[in-house]
Amino acid sequence: MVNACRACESCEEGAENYCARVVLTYNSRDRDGAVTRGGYSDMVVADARFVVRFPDALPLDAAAPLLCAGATVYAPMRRHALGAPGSHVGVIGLGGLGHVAVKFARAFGAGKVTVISTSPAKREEALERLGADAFVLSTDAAEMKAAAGTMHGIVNTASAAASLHPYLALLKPHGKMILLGIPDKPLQVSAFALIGAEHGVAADVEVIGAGEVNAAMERLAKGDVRYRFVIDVGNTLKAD
Ligand SMILES: NC(=O)C1=CN([C@@H]2O[C@H](COP(=O)(O)OP(=O)(O)OC[C@H]3O[C@@H](n4cnc5c(N)ncnc54)[C@H](OP(=O)(O)O)[C@@H]3O)[C@@H](O)[C@H]2O)C=CC1
Ligand SMILES: O=C/C=C/c1ccc(O)c(O)c1
Repeated sequence: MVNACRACESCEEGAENYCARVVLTYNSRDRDGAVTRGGYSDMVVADARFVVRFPDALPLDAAAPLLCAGATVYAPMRRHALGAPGSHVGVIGLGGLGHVAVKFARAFGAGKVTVISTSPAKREEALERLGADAFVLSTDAAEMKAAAGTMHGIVNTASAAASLHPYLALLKPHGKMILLGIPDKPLQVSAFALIGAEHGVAADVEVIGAGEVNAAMERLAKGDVRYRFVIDVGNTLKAD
């Protein structure tokens, strides 16, 4: 972004990207009415607040994608502590966003970084070049099963609307999945896939036999149950 109003609530809390008058670097209308052309311009006018100096050690070409792909993965990883020291973080999709997510997770001190990919050919790239600790081929049921329930967090950069359920199964209880991909089709997720039983929370129930159902229904109508009737069908059948 190159400008914002600098007066609204979002601007005051340093979230100028949410400013209603934000001027984006690319394809936005600037204050003078001109259309911004981002990296296609040979010169850009920007408010000093939105200009950062790159350290000399960082090559400009390799740093350029950090301003989109880099910021996109860095901000939520930091906000939700993905890749915190010692933690196990998964990265779905080894592309523009995913490969930087692996690098950030490494830099944050994650205990284990696992790339989850649809492409078998990326195994060596992930492990040898990017320094991931593990590679899971998402189409391989055995590999997915072995990794189930092991990850504190997952950065999901998949660009297509693949089902989330096999990936959700990789999370530990209370694990977090950050969705960054923008697939062209809607994502669907079953609420059941999000339910865990970690704390052993169970309901208070009154167990009844099948023969007591009618009486239970009458009590239900009066709100007279603490808090659920459970019909013990198995034992009722045995007794019969
Ligand atoms: N939220 C934001 O602000 C931003 C979002 N994006 C979005 O993030 C997504 C990723 O961007 P980018 O990394 O540049 O794209 P890339 O094409 O470089 O990488 C996307 C990766 O997604 C994986 N993938 C593709 N199809 C599927 C599938 N059917 N199931 C599972 N994984 C799949 C592939 O990885 P593999 O081969 O390893 O499976 C692929 O390399 C895009 O949707 C993009 O529009 C991008 C920038 C900013
Ligand atoms: O708000 C900014 C979004 C940027 C963005 C979205 C999708 C995509 O593929 C990008 O490369 C950038």
